[in-house]
Amino acid sequence: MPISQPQPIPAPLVIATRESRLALWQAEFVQGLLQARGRAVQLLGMTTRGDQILDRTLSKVGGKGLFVKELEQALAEGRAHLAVHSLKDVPMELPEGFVLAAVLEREDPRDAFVSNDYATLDDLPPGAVVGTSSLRRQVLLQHLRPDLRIEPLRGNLDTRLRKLDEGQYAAIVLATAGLLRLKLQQRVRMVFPVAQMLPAAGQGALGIEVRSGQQALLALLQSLAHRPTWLATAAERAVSRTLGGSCSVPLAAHAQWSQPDGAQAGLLQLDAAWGDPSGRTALLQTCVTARVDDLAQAEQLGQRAARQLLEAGAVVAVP
Ligand SMILES: NCc1[nH]cc(CCC(=O)O)c1CC(=O)O
Repeated sequence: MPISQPQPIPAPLVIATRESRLALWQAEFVQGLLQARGRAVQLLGMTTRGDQILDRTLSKVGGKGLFVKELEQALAEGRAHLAVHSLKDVPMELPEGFVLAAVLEREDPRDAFVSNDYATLDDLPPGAVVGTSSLRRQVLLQHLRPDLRIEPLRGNLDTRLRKLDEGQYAAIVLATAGLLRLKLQQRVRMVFPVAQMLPAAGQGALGIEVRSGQQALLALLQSLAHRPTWLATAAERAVSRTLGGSCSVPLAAHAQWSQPDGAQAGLLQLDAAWGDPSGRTALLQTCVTARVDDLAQAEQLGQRAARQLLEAGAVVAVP
């Protein structure tokens, strides 16, 4: 019997990606990183259920998994070898047989205020209509400005901006990261401080998913990872995981290092907020800090924040 050989890295490597402009940008970004390491890389574009269903709020049609299932199917069938996702859209628990191979350096994690007529949230007239389909953004916006009317807004970035330009909304709120990546930064009127609009877990970061058990491929992809981002987002995602987070619960989690790029010597500060989906109780917020040197410590920090929210009255969501 021959001893088992390590699986070679496929050539070309195929990246499964959604076909929105942002998803393609992200896949091409990873393609470029891998090509710079001497790999041949192709893209496999696909449409997901999340891209097709545009008339309903995500929380009502099955949540985050919607954007990744078809890509996982391509991985399972060997039609692609890796999938590039916005980490924010990746479910807290991956299905059996899949792993997060790497998390890349984060773009600006904050939310952006986008409007043609108003420079800041404070400038909006009483009762103005603001577009967002994120329950997190809805709850945080109402917390800042109880008078505003929040209306659903779905679709990819270009669609959302078009709906703003058509005059359906006085303003919309989007992730700054997506706008920067598509060179739409001139659309940003104001970036919300995290203390005002706490970002979603993983916002602004990219995650690379693969089938488990491929050591050589995993090692290659881990060489692209950004450790400070990976640890910070692991803490954020642990908050969501512990609270059964999904699109149907307004949940925010954002971790930052006390020193820039200080993964070695650094303290990680994790802010988290939980909103009652029924809107009956006020927004709950917590902040915890710890030295974090590895993924296990990052997850412990996230669990600690989640426990504090639970003690304050948060309820674990049942899927
Ligand atoms: N939910 C859709 C989604 N997933 C990732 C981003 C933006 C980029 C990112 O957060 O990395 C967006 C758009 C938005 O929230 O405005």
